[in-house]
Amino acid sequence: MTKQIHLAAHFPGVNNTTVWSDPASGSQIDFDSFRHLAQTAERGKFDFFFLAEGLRLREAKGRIHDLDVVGRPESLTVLSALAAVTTHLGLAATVNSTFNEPYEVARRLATLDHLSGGRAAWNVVTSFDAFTGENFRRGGFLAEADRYTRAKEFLQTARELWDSWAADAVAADPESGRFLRPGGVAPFRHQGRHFDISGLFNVPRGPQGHPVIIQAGDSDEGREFAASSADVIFSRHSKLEEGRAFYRDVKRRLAAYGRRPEELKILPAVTYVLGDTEAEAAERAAEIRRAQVGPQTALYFLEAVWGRDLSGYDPDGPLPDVEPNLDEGVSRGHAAFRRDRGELVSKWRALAEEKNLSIRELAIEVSAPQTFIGTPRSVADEIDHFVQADAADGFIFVPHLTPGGLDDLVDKVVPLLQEKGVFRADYTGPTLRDHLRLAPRTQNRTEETS
Ligand SMILES: Cc1cc2nc3c(=O)[nH]c(=O)nc-3n(C[C@H](O)[C@H](O)[C@H](O)COP(=O)(O)O)c2cc1C
Repeated sequence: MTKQIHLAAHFPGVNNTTVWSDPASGSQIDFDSFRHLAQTAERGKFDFFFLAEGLRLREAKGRIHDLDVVGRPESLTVLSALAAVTTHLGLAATVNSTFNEPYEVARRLATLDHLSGGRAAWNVVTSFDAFTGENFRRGGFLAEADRYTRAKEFLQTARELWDSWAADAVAADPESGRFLRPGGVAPFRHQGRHFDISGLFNVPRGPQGHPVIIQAGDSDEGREFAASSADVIFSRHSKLEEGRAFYRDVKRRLAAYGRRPEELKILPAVTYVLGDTEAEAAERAAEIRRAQVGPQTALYFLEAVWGRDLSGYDPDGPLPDVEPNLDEGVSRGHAAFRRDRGELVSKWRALAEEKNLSIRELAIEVSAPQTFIGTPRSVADEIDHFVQADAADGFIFVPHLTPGGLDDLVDKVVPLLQEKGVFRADYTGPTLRDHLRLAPRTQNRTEETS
């Protein structure tokens, strides 16, 4: 059966994918930038617009890492404003489960769901590091091994709060003089390892019941959490074979929770470059990579893995001859570099030797080359193939420019996907659950009792 593709738009982030130095690049914080990107995604009939979150500025060698965009506003506030200038587009906020409280997050997401007419989504992330924790009153209080037990209990508690209001709880009946239908709001009581709370929730049930839940972790616990509790996975697996292995692995886990494979959509983060010919696209892609990985960024990549100050090395020269310092991290707040650094150094050395690469050339080669490069036709074909081959259910597109970075995708590639009959010509329902073809979420199920 031909699968329908799901598409989402990621606002350019605080990493080197975003080319803020390009003359076409606009503000990362003005509302007009968010509005332009969201309205472009809606014009393309995308499922949702996605905002990432980082709760502490990245640092390198004790200073702010200021080569990439630094600073960003808070997601739920931005999405609430976008709800007023969009009508169908889903609005996905990344909100951490380690440094927040369920009552407050549940309130804010239910509010966004109301304001947007059922378009809210929550990307539940589980920040691991005490470095981020220092920004919060309780410091790095959570051991890494506990972050998913807290995330799971956090989400379960939020679901209990959302479920404490019946869909028809508000009667507003002048005859009886009662605002609420008797029994329409139940008290909640949650007693668990991480939360012990009771009372009455104060936001009526949102149009979707529960917002769409997104999960972005990749560890075994992360995948299990997604299989038990999420509607969407935001994955890093954007290469065909790797994507298929991830897809098989996660979809296979769903049965244990009484769920069907189509109840969890897998959407890798991807990037793209278009040209009128394949050669033009490839040339543009190489230019963008050089803008993304300047000499200082190349050194930073290596320093993060080597655990050493490498500022004495020439970015256009060979790889450092010193051994990595695996006890030290010089980069803080950057998730990508925290595991297997020794192995990575050996792999990079072998690659640089084989292809005779300088530090900068190596960094360009190993750090996230664009996923789809080609003409609108070849990119549309590749996107479709990726989904039909069960390497994904769709994609979260990460543009390199703010705010015009998705314009050509929407104008040139989306119509071809629509022509193929693999992407919607128009929205068929008002809510994000409708776009994702997910059933309304009304009941706590297996995840809560397991
Ligand atoms: C594609 C992707 C996007 C992510 N986006 C964010 C983010 O915006 N904010 C954040 O704090 N963590 C983000 N994460 C980190 C994860 O939520 C999680 O904390 C991290 O991957 C570690 O979990 P793991 O050990 O299960 O992989 C992202 C992870 C992935 C794979």
